[in-house]
Amino acid sequence: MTVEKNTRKLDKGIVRDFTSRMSYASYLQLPTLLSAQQPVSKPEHHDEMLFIIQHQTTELWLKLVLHELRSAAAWLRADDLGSALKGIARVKHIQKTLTEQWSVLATLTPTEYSQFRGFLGNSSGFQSSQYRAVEFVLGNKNRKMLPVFESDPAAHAMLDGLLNAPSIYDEFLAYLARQGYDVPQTVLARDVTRAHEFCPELVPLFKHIYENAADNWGAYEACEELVDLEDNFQLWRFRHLRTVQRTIGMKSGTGGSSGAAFLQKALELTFFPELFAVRTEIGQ
Ligand code: HEM
Ligand SMILES: N[C@@H](CC(=O)c1ccccc1NC=O)C(=O)O
Repeated sequence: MTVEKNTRKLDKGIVRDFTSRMSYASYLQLPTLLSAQQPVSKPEHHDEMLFIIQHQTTELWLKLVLHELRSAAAWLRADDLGSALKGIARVKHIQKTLTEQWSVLATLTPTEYSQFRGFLGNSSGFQSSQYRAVEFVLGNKNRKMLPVFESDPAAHAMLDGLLNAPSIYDEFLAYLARQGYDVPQTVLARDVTRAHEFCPELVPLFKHIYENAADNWGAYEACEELVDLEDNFQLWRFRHLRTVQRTIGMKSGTGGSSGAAFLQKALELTFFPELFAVRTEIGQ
């Protein structure tokens, strides 16, 4: 049965007067959010709105990714693996959304982009503090990234804090050690301000966990969740690279890098090298 006149009747109880009540727009601060899309091209280029919104939605989701990953690290520190895994599961869904979202930007043609690219000056995603923060929380620390943020003290302080804090992987390995697993002391006492580097002594431990998953269910599940996180992160980087290639080809970047060649290098980075190395050893 269809609604009369194809028009839905509004329930009597529907609240209409928001002069002294919190409304949708006020709760979500929509006037602030929706006034933050300010194209800089003159005359305004139609497609700059897409470019801005694609970046802003990414930054919003990155804010939540960071919120969840930081709390997952804290749950691990508190020996609550279940709560940590719950947060990571949410992050994985956000990553999938972010990777899918590249298809929207792929509708921006090279010609259209070239018509407003010059207005972007030296601004670049390279200066995304939240993206860098996610890399740091996952363990890909790099102190050399910090000077870019010196003109933004809050961002600089946030990144400096994360640089000096254990990553989610550091917290996981410390958790495993507290659970009685044989985690090398060198790993537990490592300089957390540096990128995690491959530690061969961890591989036999992960081999044991993977080959005896039923007896090590929590640790095994956590390992696989971390593998998913890294996989998803690399898929996002790959889609970014492909979008860059189809939009600006081999041009150098507005941020001053070589462009696609620079982004390609990031695909060789790894957050959890031992969790991938263990694959080679399984069954051997
Ligand atoms: C047409 C679209 C895009 C182009 C042509 C493009 C191009 C580039 C280039 C050339 C770089 C290297 C740094 C530089 O020299 O500028 C870069 C870095 C970066 N871009 Fe984009 N980008 C695009 C869209 C996006 C979007 C939508 C995001 C989402 C926030 C983003 C985030 C980043 C990040 C985080 C980096 C740093 C990556 C790293 O350090 O490995 N980009 N981009
Ligand atoms: N780096 C890009 C410009 C760019 O994409 C961009 C510019 C301002 C803010 C965010 C950006 N996104 C990713 O780098 C380019 O070289 O065309």
